[in-house]
Amino acid sequence: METLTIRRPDDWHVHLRDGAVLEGVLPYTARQFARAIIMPNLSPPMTDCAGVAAYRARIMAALPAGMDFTPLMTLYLTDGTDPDEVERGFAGGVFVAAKLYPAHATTGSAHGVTDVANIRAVLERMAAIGMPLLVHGEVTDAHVDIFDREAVFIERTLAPLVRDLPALKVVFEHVTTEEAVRFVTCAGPNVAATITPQHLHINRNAMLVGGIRPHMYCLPVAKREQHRLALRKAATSGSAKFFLGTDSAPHAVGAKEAACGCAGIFNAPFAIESYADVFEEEGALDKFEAFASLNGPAFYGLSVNEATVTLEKAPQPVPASIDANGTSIVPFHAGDTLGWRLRL
Ligand SMILES: NC(=O)N[C@@H](CC(=O)O)C(=O)O
Ligand SMILES: [Zn+2]
Ligand SMILES: [Zn+2]
Repeated sequence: METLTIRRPDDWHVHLRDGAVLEGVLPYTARQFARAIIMPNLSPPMTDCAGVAAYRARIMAALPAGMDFTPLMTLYLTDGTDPDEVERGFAGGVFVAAKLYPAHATTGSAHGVTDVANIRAVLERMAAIGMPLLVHGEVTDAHVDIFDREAVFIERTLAPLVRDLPALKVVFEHVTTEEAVRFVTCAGPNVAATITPQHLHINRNAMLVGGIRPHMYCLPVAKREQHRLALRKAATSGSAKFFLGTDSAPHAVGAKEAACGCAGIFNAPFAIESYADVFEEEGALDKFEAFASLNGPAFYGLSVNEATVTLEKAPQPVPASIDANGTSIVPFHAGDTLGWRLRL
């Protein structure tokens, strides 16, 4: 059987939620990934050291015995974030990065930043201490078409920010456009990006042709085919600027299949297998380890994992739905069969 062995991967962007759902979804992430960057958009959001430390403890308590997994925590930035709190948490190892959600851009962003000018002192402090800023890169201006919100964010917010604070490390999260790929590629070494499985697999047709498909809806929304192709090229290029971040974002089936359905795709159950299919299709399995296991730690200044995982070229069916500790969630690729399977 054809196999592929790589250093154990990490997920540089995941939503684990809290409470019963946390217990239900965490094993899927921990099965594959040694570490993950945990998003702080809970309700209420994780805006201080005490809250983040308590959330980390809940994650560790929910981890099944015998699983080897390290959560890397993040702080949720608001207009009122105190630079001293940011530095204290980073220096004390409470969190490794801070997350910028433009207010009302996505799920759980109501308390986000209304104007980056309001967090200027925080960003300057982060640049000074070498702490990465993680960005949900979409404008929220009602006049901007939803398919253009990422490209406009680059022009209006991200390019000026990177120009003004070149020392700031920035991860442009879940990039979805060729404009974002170009921006990250042309920027200096302090700018990198994560790419999700869904944005490598689907374009906007998957969401809108033949009926509206809420389980294909996430933010930033999937774009035209030309953008998907640019993302596949970037992910499989071998460039150290692009790395794995699933953006796995579980929502109960009823919250997705609704008149106003939530944004977010739950891809954690078979994320590494989903990415492996893309790299094989692109004839780039030799670049898979860099994307999944090397580029992320290099950017964050962390060591690579010593353990390895092996993928087998064998059918991996994906169930139609998953019971996450009492909450039914429809996973990405529901009902399909992937071509690689993680050997356990
Ligand atoms: N990606 C999504 O569509 N949703 C995420 C939030 C986010 O990452 O923007 C969520 O928390 O549900
Ligand atoms: Zn986001
Ligand atoms: Zn996310």
